[in-house]
Amino acid sequence: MLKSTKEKRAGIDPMNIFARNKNVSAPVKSLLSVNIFKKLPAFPMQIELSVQNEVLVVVGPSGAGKTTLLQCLSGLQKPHQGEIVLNGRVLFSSTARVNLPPRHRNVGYVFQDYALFPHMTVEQNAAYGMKGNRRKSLKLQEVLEMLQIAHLAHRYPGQISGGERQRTALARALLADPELLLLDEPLSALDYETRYKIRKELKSLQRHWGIPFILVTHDLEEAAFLGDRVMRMEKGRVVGWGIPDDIMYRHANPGGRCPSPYPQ
Ligand SMILES: Nc1ncnc2c1ncn2[C@@H]1O[C@H](COP(=O)(O)OP(=O)(O)OP(=O)(O)O)[C@@H](O)[C@H]1O
Repeated sequence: MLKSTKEKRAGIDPMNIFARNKNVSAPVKSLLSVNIFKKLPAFPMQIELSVQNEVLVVVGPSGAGKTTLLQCLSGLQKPHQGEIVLNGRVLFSSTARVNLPPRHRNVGYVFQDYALFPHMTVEQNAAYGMKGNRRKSLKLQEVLEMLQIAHLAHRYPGQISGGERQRTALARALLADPELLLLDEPLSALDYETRYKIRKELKSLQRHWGIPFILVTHDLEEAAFLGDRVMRMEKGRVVGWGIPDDIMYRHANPGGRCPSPYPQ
């Protein structure tokens, strides 16, 4: 059924330049809702946010709390107060005294250094954490092929490139059938060409998998490319949505001269 213009407008965050520029339909039910408070040594972190079936990119200066946010969502750190709900399941609630351990959250986490087991092959690393089911080997094969690492199945992490290690880490995260995937600067260790290639793959992967991705990056062009929405954090708070117009200009005009350089 067609949505009215009013309904369509209701689905657009006016601060979100990406949504503003797209034909966005009315909002679907929020998959992840977060409202947490955590005291950090330098400042208190307070985040309220909801994420749908989309790529949410988190940007912000070093020490802003981006990794802490991901770790609170994955269960590696505990907020002092608040609530985290994923697809109706309470992962954390200070009032209900719920704090599910990481293995019960069904949240995938791809770390900056990929954290692969060096003594396991690509295939063993990817299958680690897969839930036992009859289609296990079929699915493993399918994902390795989708990420173009099937031919490396029997190699060890020390025998493959950075981009291939990155894909192995992604395969491992996806094969655990997560309901939410967290990616902490997943492309930062890669060369420009591989980064460019994998960021395209990441975007289509999210569409194919149909779960929310939350990705932290320092690269604003990467944020512009990957993000359905871009959230900016500073000192533990959300200070804005979207990214500066000149970055958007560069994104839309690769190689073009930017009228006003972004002061960073
Ligand atoms: N293990 C720790 N012990 C004490 N303070 C910490 C610890 N880890 C992080 N912090 C502090 O918490 C705050 C948020 O750190 P966090 O790593 O989440 O920032 P970030 O935005 O991910 O930074 P970066 O972009 O540099 O990775 C910072 O002030 C940091 O100094």
